[in-house]
This record gives sequence, C-alpha cells and structure tokens, in this order.
Amino acid sequence: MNKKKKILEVSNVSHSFQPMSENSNLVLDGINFHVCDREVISILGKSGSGKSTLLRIISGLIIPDFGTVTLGDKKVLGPNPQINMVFQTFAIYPWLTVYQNIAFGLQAQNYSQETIDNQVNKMLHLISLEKYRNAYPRELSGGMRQRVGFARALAVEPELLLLDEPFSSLDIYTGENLRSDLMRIWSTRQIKTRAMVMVTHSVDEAVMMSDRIILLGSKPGTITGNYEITTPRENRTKQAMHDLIEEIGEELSDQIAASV
Ligand SMILES: Nc1ncnc2c1ncn2[C@@H]1O[C@H](COP(=O)(O)OP(=O)(O)OP(=O)(O)O)[C@@H](O)[C@H]1O
Repeated sequence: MNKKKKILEVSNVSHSFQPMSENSNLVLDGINFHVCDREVISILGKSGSGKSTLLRIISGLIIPDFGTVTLGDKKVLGPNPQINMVFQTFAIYPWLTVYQNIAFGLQAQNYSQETIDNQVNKMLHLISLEKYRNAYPRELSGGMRQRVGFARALAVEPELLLLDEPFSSLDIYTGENLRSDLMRIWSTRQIKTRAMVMVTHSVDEAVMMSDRIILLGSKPGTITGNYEITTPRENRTKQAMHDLIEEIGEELSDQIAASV
C-alpha cells in the first residue's frame, strides 16, 4: 500500500488565553490532525473559532497549554526556519526594498551572499517581481505587496508553509491571480516546501486549493468536519465542485446560526 509520509502531527492541542484568570477562555480543545507530504490543508470556521491561534501554535509562535506539534521527528518548541507564514496583512518591512525584504530570512540564517542572490533572484522570477526588485513597499499595489510576502516566506524554502487568510485583503481578480501562481509553483514543484496549511473564510478558495478541509467549531474550537477532496485540481471548476461547496457552506452556516 502506498502510504503517505506524515510531515506534521498536531496531537491533543488545547489552549486558553488568560488560563489563570476568572475570564479563562478555552479557545482550542483537544485538536488532533496530521498533514502528509505534498498535502494542502485548509482550515475553515466561523470568526473567533481559533483558526489563527491554531496556525500560530503550529508555527511555534504560541506554545499550547496542552498537546504537541511535531514537524518531521522534531517537536515544535518555538519559531524555526522549517516553518514560515504568510499573513493577511502582508507583514513586510516598509523601510526595505523588495530585494531586501525577500533576502531578510536568508540573511538571518547566515547564507553566503552568493546563495542569497541566487535564491532571491529565483523568487523574484517565480513570483513575477523582477521589475520591482529595487522598489519600496509604499510604491507597490496591495497585490504586489502580498507577492513580496509570499516571496519572502518561500525564499527559505520552509518544509511547511502556513497561510493566514493570504488573499482576503486583495480584490477577487488580484487574489485569484496570486492563488493560481502559488498553485502553479506548488504543483510544478519549484520549491522544496512539502506541505501547506491555510486558514481561510472562503469555502470556494479552500475547495479549489486543498486536498483536505478541516472544519473548526467554536467555543471551544474542536474539529467538527473533515473533507477529503480527490478531484484533480485541474478538473475543479465551480460547477464540478458545486455540491461540496454547498455542503461545507451549509455546515458553516448551521454552526454560525447555532452560536447566535
Ligand atoms: N492574544 C490573545 N489574548 C486573548 N484572547 C485572544 C488572543 N488571541 C485571540 N484571542 C481570542 O481567541 C479566540 C480565537 O481567536 P482567533 O483569532 O484564533 O480566531 P479566528 O478563528 O482566527 O478568528 P477570525 O476568523 O475572526 O480571524 C477569540 O475569542 C479571540 O478573541
């Protein structure tokens, strides 16, 4: 049997903010899932269900109260170069040029200048930013700024790429262009990244991009649904995926209605 290798394991993760206070807020409760080699997973859930908190725990930015996150055979105990994140609000340095922003993570890892140049040039080419290499973020549109966010996160070729609503600040056309560029880079294996986990509010986006979708219920956040998508990405039109989009949309609407 062709069993896929696990890249990421989230085991029994629970987390509260202000656990010692009277206002203790259990956000995540006993979260278990894994991500295999070459898998793209999306996490959907209503606002406040804990999606971003879960992504930050996976990245090592937050240490959970209980449970573990394991990447390969190593526990995630803090931020590390094997995991990188693209944020909704771009998170690029305004005082650095496009080139310098993309080089930033590579410089922090003490690569030689030649390696940095090669890797930044590769990213500028892959993400269609060559014309803007010396521009500052203020000179770029939102779409171009988010391209820099992607190029910077991918430059270190992390094993795991986390995406926190990466297209939601962009207009539909710009978001779709960037999404299809990302999926082209991913499916043609032009980066060494082995898995992606994305948080999104868009059922369409999740269905078009992912191999699996996880639904997170709220208060506290527990996994309430798991959808495997086997239709090849190139065959996923809105029409072909209509039934699944409806099913997940209805499930989410029911969760929102139940919590009002
Ligand atoms: N640093 C923090 N301190 C206290 N509470 C927090 C903190 N970060 C998040 N929370 C709370 O945890 C809960 C989950 O937040 P989180 O941002 O993870 O949800 P989300 O599903 O990503 O929401 P959205 O879809 O609106 O971005 C919310 O009730 C939020 O107010």
